[in-house]
Amino acid sequence: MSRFIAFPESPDPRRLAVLLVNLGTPDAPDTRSVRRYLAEFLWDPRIVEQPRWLWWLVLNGIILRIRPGRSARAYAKVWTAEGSPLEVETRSLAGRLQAAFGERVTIRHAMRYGSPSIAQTLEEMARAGMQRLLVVPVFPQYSATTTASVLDAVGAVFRRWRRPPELRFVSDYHGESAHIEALARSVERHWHEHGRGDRLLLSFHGIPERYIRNGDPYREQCEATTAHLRRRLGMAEDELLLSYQSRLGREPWLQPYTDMTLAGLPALGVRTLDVMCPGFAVDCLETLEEIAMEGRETFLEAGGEAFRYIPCLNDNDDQVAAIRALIQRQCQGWPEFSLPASVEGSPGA
Ligand SMILES: C=CC1=C(C)c2cc3[nH]c(cc4nc(cc5[nH]c(cc1n2)c(C)c5CCC(=O)O)C(CCC(=O)O)=C4C)c(C)c3C=C
Ligand SMILES: [Fe+2]
Ligand SMILES: [Fe+2]
Repeated sequence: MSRFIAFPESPDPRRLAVLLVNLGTPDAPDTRSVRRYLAEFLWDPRIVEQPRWLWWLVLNGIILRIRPGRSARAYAKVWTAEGSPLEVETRSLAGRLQAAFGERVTIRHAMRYGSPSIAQTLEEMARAGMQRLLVVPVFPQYSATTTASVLDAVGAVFRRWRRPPELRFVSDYHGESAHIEALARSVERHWHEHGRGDRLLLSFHGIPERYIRNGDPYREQCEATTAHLRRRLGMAEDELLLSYQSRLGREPWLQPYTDMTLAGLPALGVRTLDVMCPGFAVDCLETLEEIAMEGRETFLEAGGEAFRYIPCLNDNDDQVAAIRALIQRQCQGWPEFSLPASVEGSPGA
């Protein structure tokens, strides 16, 4: 027995592989499954930077006793016949990209926490003959809490392999022109259908403010995405607003907070509000429940008249085109990509 895993030659090797990675989601919207998911997620030192002993006590003594039941009830509100929206949409996005690239590339998806796991998916790809791998965390803005955590997980898998693939890794795509274009077109379609609200609010997932002070570029990148979109849509400074959602715990997180912003806007004369969550590639608990349900209630109870949620890009054509362009650019120079690229459209197009 060797301590390192080696995979047998595949008869029909699929050499070039792309792995889309999203955050992960429970297997079912019940307390047990949510507790298992949260235990893995919240024990990641990239997510919660506290002394381990202290966090172990808080996590096991308080959080994992209270939160799983509460979160399970929230998950139940958005769960679909096919499963968790995050998993359903991520899988569909990977499937559409596979169709766009055809045989020369294998496109799979995995979750940082829960299933399908990064370890199991990479092993399946290795058995299919993978020699080169591009990892695409589907977090448009880099954060150590998400992107670097995916890198940790991929590294942990390859530590056990005798011959890991040649590896490339996407850090972020917060300012990619095709990505901004996809977001802008989604807003324009929404305006075309529903008319234009008094304001457009962009709500990004928050992180503790302390992480930014310690060097995380996440806030800069959220602000940059916002500025790109504002320019592309020709909006004034005060027409397009930015806020941060999903705060957990007592320490200050990035501000302004989405819930307080929603509660305060009606008093400033904002009657109709369009809301989009560009930090999430696909819809999930945080967008469908926290924003489209809870956020709507907050805004309407504060005196707002219409709250219009704009869905995430999910598996729409513009998102497929944007991620496809990203993959094409990242794979430049790899043999499978020096073949006639014109068949698939020019690289970066
Ligand atoms: C405790 C700290 C958390 C940090 C830091 C954090 C960063 C972060 N998260 C996302 C994206 C998602 N988060 C989602 C759910 C979620 N996030 C936290 C906590 C932190 N996130 C918790 C506890 C949960 C679970 C739900 C709950 O109990 O409230 C999701 C949705 C998952 C789903 O199943 O639908 C996403 C996506 C980003 C992008 C980010 C940092 C930039
Ligand atoms: Fe989160
Ligand atoms: Fe939340």
